[in-house]
Amino acid sequence: MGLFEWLWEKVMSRFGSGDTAVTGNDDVDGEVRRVGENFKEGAQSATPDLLVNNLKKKYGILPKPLAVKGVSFQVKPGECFGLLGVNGAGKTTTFKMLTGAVVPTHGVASIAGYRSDKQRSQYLSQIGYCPQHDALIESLTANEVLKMYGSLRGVPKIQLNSEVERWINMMGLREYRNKKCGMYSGGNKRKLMTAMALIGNPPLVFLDEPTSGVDPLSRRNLWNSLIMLQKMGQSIVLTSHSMEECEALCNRLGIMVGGQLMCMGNIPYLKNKYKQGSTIKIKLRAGGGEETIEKAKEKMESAFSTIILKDAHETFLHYQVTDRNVSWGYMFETMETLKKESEIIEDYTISETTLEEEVFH
Ligand SMILES: Nc1ncnc2c1ncn2[C@@H]1O[C@H](COP(=O)(O)OP(=O)(O)OP(=O)(O)O)[C@@H](O)[C@H]1O
Repeated sequence: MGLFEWLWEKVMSRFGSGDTAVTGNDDVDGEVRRVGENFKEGAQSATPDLLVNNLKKKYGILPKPLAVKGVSFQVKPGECFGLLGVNGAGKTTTFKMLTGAVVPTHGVASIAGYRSDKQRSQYLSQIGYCPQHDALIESLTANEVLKMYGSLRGVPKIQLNSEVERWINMMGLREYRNKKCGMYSGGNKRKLMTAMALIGNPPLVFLDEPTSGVDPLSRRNLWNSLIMLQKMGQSIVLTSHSMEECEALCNRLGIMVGGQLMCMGNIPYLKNKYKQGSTIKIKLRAGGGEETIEKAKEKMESAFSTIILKDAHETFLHYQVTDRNVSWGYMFETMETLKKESEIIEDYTISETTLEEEVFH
């Protein structure tokens, strides 16, 4: 089960189908109210807050459901906001509306008080954007592309070479800097796209799956750079399929379902809200075969009423205790008794189920 499927299941079990109105959802309602209060027409501010006010999008003229059904949220300076959702939830459409690639059917956004509709060029000048699909001029080298983007972003001529150098090094593109980017691997294209979004330090950066296909070392380097930029006050809006990436970077997550934002919060908050209890991993004595596994399963099922078998093979069982009220004391006591009495359990561990485990295992 992937991250989005997991979140989808949790959110749907709480809020019903994607067509359900957001009414009654405290997580989102509070934020929507704040955006409404903060959204003052024409009020410029020194801080590059992103305010997104009731954005909707309907594609084409045929009677089809809205792709985005009224999304509102706020991103503060130095904040990294993660937008999550299953395929088709409306994330890319939301990104496209916020970056001026498609015109919203309804609603408006503002950055530092510049409105996306009435002050379009000032609004867009605050933004860096790494779209989901690479959009490169394939006959140019990384050096040339970054010089072009740096110039467009207003990096002074005297600093341009050092700024390009900085991003080439940060993204690990040294070796390829003078090669045409059409020849790059998928991962290197993503790195260059991300550098294009970040060069010149725009106050707000939209990154649509920036590290898909990027090798682990470069991904770490990029995360470190993004954390550094956040500390300097740059804001980031991100979509990702990696829970690890969200945990490393995002201060808050918003979960989109069927074109609507269903809940928002930081990872500990969401985890606490949707968490499923504890994890018990058991190492069985070797050589017992299928019989030992079945015996262990029987004992676990009679000891715990709310338990789900997540994985089982040869000498290993992985359980999730879904009832959050089962105490650590009870679990340890029970497992110790089973270990002593059954003589088939060699060892075990009990831990709080991590978000990563819930999502990916
Ligand atoms: N250009 C378009 N014309 C018509 N419908 C579209 C268009 N782009 C997206 N849609 C529809 O809008 C809905 C939202 O799509 P969107 O691409 O925004 O979702 P997403 O959450 O970004 O998904 P993914 O993770 O697959 O990119 C989907 O039902 C999709 O089919």
